[in-house]
Amino acid sequence: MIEFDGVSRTYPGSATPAVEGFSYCVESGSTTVFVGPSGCGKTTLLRMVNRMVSPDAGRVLVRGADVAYLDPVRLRRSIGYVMQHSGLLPHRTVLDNVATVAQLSGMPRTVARQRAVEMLRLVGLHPDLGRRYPAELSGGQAQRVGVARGLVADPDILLMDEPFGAVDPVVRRGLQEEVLALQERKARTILMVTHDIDEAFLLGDRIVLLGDRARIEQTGPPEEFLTAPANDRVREFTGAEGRMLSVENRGGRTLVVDRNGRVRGVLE
Ligand SMILES: Nc1ncnc2c1ncn2[C@@H]1O[C@H](COP(=O)(O)OP(=O)(O)OP(=O)(O)O)[C@@H](O)[C@H]1O
Repeated sequence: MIEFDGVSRTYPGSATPAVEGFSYCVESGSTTVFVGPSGCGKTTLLRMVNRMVSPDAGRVLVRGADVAYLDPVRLRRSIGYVMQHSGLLPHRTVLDNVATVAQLSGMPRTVARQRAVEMLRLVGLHPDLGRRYPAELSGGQAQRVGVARGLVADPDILLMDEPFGAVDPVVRRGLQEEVLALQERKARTILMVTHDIDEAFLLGDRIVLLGDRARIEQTGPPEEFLTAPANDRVREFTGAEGRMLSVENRGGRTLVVDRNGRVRGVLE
């Protein structure tokens, strides 16, 4: 579905590459999370998928085609993109922000507006909010609109760049649950980047833990990062040692348990 094949990227004026020789295949229908410290190249990788950044070497294949040979505008319209701080257009109403994306993908105006209302409902917003401007929304509401906009054209691929980075922990948790519910309704290929390992554990069924220059430290399902960390850097980043987290099976469910035996999460 999405394949990174030996991609590298050095930004102009920079002595060191942001991404160096990165290869990874994102499975169709998975929620794959690229997680790693600030500056390790996560956003650069994500933006290579929709050609907002071009690799200096290597290639990215989307649906089997090298994106370097695809029309960038058509490519971007075929992929949902949810960015940090929602990226809403300030002078357009919420409904317009969502409906425009649907219209650009070829839906007639009235159908696009109906669909936008449906999407606002789907992400837990009252359709009346559609008349407001982005500045009149809370941070959490704006992020929800960002998710609605990413999904309105019904893309089979959704890219999410730190989508909940700007909201407080309680709202963040609500939004995370929303994404899990959306993915249960219809499995898309979601590629998300975050620096928050807890978010990666909660949402990802595949995790790619990155170090400097997008070097892969470990890949696999979340539980493997706790049961079989590849090295000390993984241990340190997941905080598994400090929190003494371990995985236990209780009542048929795989639970993450802390040193006091308290359940900190469910892996499924
Ligand atoms: N447009 C740019 N021009 C020059 N350098 C850039 C540009 N974009 C990113 N970089 C540099 O490339 C490296 C990787 O950046 P990138 O944004 O991909 O990392 P990230 O892991 O997403 O970081 P964060 O979690 O802080 O968003 C960083 O050192 C960053 O400063």
